[in-house]
Amino acid sequence: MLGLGVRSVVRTVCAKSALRWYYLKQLAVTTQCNSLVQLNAFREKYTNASKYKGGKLAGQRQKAIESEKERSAPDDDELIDESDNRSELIEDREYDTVASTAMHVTKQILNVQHVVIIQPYIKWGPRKNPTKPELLLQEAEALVRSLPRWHIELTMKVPVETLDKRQLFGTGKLEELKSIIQTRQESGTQLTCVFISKGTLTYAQKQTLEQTFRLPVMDRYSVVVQILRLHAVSMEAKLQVALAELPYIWSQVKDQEGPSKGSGGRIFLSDSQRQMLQLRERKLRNELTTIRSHRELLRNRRRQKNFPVVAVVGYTNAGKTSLIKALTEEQSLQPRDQLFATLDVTAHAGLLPCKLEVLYMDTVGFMADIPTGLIECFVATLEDAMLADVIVHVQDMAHENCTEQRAHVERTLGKLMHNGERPLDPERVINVGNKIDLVPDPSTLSFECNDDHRRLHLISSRTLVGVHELLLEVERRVLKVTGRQRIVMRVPMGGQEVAWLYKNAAVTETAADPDNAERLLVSVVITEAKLQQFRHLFIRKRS
Ligand SMILES: Nc1nc2c(ncn2[C@@H]2O[C@H](COP(=O)(O)OP(=O)(O)OP(=O)(O)O)[C@@H](O)[C@H]2O)c(=O)[nH]1
Ligand SMILES: [Mg+2]
Repeated sequence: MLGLGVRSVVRTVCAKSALRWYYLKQLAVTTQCNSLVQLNAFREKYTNASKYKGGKLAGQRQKAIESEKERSAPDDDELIDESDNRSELIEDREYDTVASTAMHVTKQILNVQHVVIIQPYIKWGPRKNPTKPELLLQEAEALVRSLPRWHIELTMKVPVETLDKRQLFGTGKLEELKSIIQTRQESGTQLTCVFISKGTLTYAQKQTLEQTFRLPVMDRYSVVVQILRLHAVSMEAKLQVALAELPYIWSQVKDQEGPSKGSGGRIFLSDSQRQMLQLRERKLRNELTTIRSHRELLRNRRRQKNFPVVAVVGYTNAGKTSLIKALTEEQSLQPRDQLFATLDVTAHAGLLPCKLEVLYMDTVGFMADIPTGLIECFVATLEDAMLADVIVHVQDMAHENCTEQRAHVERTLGKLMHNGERPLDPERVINVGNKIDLVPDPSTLSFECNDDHRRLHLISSRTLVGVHELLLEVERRVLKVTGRQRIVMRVPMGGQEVAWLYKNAAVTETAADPDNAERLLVSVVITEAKLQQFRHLFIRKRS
């Protein structure tokens, strides 16, 4: 009868004869190659940036990847086709004219801009922002720095009673700001636009400010749209950005036509332009629905294949992409010191210490004070993340506003989960404190916390401090949440059982059984369901 040995740790087997030693060595090499080949084939398939190169086994890997590709040819329909219709939607001149009037967003994102940043903040009262004005200004500066040829020439923090006043600032303050800007210009500083760091400005506010400063005025919405346009790589991201622009344009039109009509502004939308916008919105939604059904297909296929999924989420620039790079050693990943550098949810293959393959999902960063209309379109891309088995929440410990950032992400995640099909179980979340290499005394960070789920895992994705320990924690959670276990099975050498295990579980090690030359010890990570299936197929059959 077939023996089923269940042990929690992988046993080391000492070979007695030289022949057996050779045999074991061969097995070890095969297992290692299998893991590499599996990982690379897996990477190739689910990793968008999959230009994995080099290494001693590069030739072998390539061959394995090619044969894997041939084997899995039917999966090619996973590719989202970039049809002409979609390109036409992105390259639409008539739309560009309307967008540049409403948002001062142009196709020439890469043009040089000399920017004045004004950060309004409510000084007291219930609507006071809990974040300090200095930090709000820093975030506004980081947004501008995310655009390559935009230069910050002047920054100002301005206290206001409310953000809803028709001209935003009091008359005296407005004159003061105008005079500061004029003085700068007279002293030879070139200024090309003013960025008011407020979610959205009403049409009336924008008109008044533009007339006063005699410069184009932008708000957070329009600056973020510029960044999103620049960083959108995939067709899905481009269509999402295009859709995200429309609510803003409509809100400007509504403001202008409402009871508090903009001061002397011309009507900037003709009837045909309105129809064009409505049609555009319909087309964008249709295209995105098609793309999302592809995404759904892909997700189901992943589920069928039973890969555990780990979503990496967090505030923008916290180091999500860097952490995935550290965990997977995938060299093609390019972290950038820019806000919203990642706009697509991408999957990256990695191996846990027990050699179980997992998919890490890189996601779009969160940011406070971004109008809901703008993030709404991106929320759909977070769906994948929300359905992950484990969620890693990365926090930038070197950022002064770390606590607020964490609270913002937790609030948003909570809302997303509430709407979603899978509630946020604390067991699924791992809190990671990143960038500790930038913190002078990291020991002050590890807050006392008895609750294991709230524990902060301190790491540096740059120096790799703490990354291995984090990997072990990811493994622990993945095994627990997905109901997998690590066991060693004793199976007949060369039998069907071995092939079955390779297909249906993650084989992490194989070794000859020192007590029985006809048996093989196979270490696997396996789900309860598959274990039952194994028992049913092989054990019952024989007994
Ligand atoms: N010193 C230090 N810098 C880090 C660390 N992790 C990330 N960075 C830097 O922080 C910046 C942002 O890193 P990313 O990994 O792109 O951050 P992200 O969260 O993916 O950002 P978005 O995709 O824009 O939301 C880059 O310049 C990284 O090199 C770290 O542990 N230490
Ligand atoms: Mg990123």
